[in-house]
Amino acid sequence: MTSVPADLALLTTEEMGRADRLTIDGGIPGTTLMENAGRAVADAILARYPAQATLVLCGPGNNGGDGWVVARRLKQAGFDVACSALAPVAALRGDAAVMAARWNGPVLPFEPAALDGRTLIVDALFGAGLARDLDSAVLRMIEAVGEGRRVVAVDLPSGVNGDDGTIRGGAFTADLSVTFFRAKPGHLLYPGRARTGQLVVADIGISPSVLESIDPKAARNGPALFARHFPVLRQDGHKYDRGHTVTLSGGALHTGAARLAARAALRIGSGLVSTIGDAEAARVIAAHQTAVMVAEVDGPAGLALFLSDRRRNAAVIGPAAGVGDTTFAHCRMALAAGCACVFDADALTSAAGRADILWRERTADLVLTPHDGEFARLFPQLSGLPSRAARAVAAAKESGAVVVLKGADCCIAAPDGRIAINDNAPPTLATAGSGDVLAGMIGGLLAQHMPAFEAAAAAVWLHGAAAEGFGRGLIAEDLVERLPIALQIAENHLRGRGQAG
Ligand SMILES: NC(=O)C1=CN([C@@H]2O[C@H](COP(=O)(O)OP(=O)(O)OC[C@H]3O[C@@H](n4cnc5c(N)ncnc54)[C@H](OP(=O)(O)O)[C@@H]3O)[C@@H](O)[C@H]2O)[C@@H](O)CC1
Ligand SMILES: Nc1ncnc2c1ncn2[C@@H]1O[C@H](COP(=O)(O)OP(=O)(O)O)[C@@H](O)[C@H]1O
Ligand SMILES: [K+]
Repeated sequence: MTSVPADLALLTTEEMGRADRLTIDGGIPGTTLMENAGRAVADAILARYPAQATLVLCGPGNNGGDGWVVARRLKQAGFDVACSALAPVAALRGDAAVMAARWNGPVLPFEPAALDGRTLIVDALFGAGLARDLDSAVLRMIEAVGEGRRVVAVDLPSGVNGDDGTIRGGAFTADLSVTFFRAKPGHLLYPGRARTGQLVVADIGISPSVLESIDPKAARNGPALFARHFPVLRQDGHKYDRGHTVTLSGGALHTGAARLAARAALRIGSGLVSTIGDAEAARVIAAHQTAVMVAEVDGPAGLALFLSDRRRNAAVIGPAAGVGDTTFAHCRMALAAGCACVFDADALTSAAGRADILWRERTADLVLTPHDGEFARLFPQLSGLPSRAARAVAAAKESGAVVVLKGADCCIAAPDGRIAINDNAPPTLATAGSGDVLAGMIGGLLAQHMPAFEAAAAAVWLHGAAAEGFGRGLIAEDLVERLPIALQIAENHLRGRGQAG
């Protein structure tokens, strides 16, 4: 068993190198892998684009080696192909030299003039071996390619760091990237994701069994990641089996966020849900809620009493709660009560500068759901790390909590180093209240006894699935009402894998 499902694993460049070596040690020659890789790229091109004048840019390493294969195969398929080599062909070594020697077409100097009349550019300059910022010759070439030509990247757009999606000095913007065996974190993390275009992951003959010894920690988020822990509906079940989520409201003028979270918790299957607030807030909430229960709860002591009923097993604290000592005290009370907690929004800001108290007092599952601003306040010393994934992993290790670092490339990290990168969320999710809905969804899954990492990953994926296909005009309320559709989509995925409950 690997830490993350083999199908969803993402490999760092170092892990991909190990996969490569294990395969070669297992008896498959490197030239076979390279031929398979080049063929996969050529096939992806042939399936998408008509024959046209093509330039293959070949780098000094094995990424360039793949490029020579792509050139040969496109030429065989009737494309007009030239190559342009960054390093002298005579200086190539190993498998790349073998493949360069099998190319019998033109090799043009590595200058922008090589682009003249060519509409399709195959970027085989650097892939996993990118070791430093691009130099001026490559940057000039990227600029000359401009926006009028299609770029197909071999493995990764050159300049994108496969481990974290950062850009080393500059990078191609690809229409299509074809990578091998498994994708890399840099394909899914911004800004690399914006440079990757459509991503194809090709089988080149590396056996998934190599993953056993590599044991990757990163995965693309998807139903297979949370399938095993997804709540199963028992025929003879009753609502208390499905947990009781509590969402804490702000004052009378700020009840909407907790109400959204509550309805999302109910929709995602929490058996009971209560929204609680002070006397004035409770009256406002009562005017809006039907299936969600309402209770008047005054201050941290009231919260402690309310949560002392152990059936109330998950709490969502923070949405529109107000920043300050009271919210911080509410967080401490919820931790002391021993229920699973989601701390979002104002709970996170209220903890800035004193969060270590919460980490020490954590008794049960805890999920933190910061956006970038909240993250910078809560973990100022980590906010300079280069990628969302690195920041999320470091914060999870520091806090002992599961961290959902929200944004277009939302990352879910566990204290043991597992990280899921989400890629199903449309930009329509950037709308007021959508984070409140997500917090409620996580709370609702925790109430149903899902472990924190899987609950957070499932909620993030379902949140994206609920938004997908709706198009413009999506508001947070719509997300909640579309949760049944998202749950159905997840169930169809799981049923396809024989894992539906
Ligand atoms: N793993 C697999 O299973 C398979 C992998 N395959 C393919 O191999 C690729 C990895 O190959 P790779 O390791 O040779 O690295 P690659 O990306 O060609 O770059 C290294 C070269 O670039 C140079 N260099 C680096 N940065 C530079 C810069 N900024 N500016 C200038 N130069 C720079 C570096 O020079 P050095 O640092 O040594 O001076 C070295 O010469 C992988 O992406 C995939 O396409 C497939 O064939 C099939 C199976
Ligand atoms: N460009 C985007 N693409 C996909 N998802 C996004 C994008 N921007 C934001 N999101 C998601 O939308 C939600 C916004 O949450 P948050 O920032 O807390 O908003 P609010 O506080 O208004 O509820 C998060 O789940 C985040 O991951
Ligand atoms: K490349």
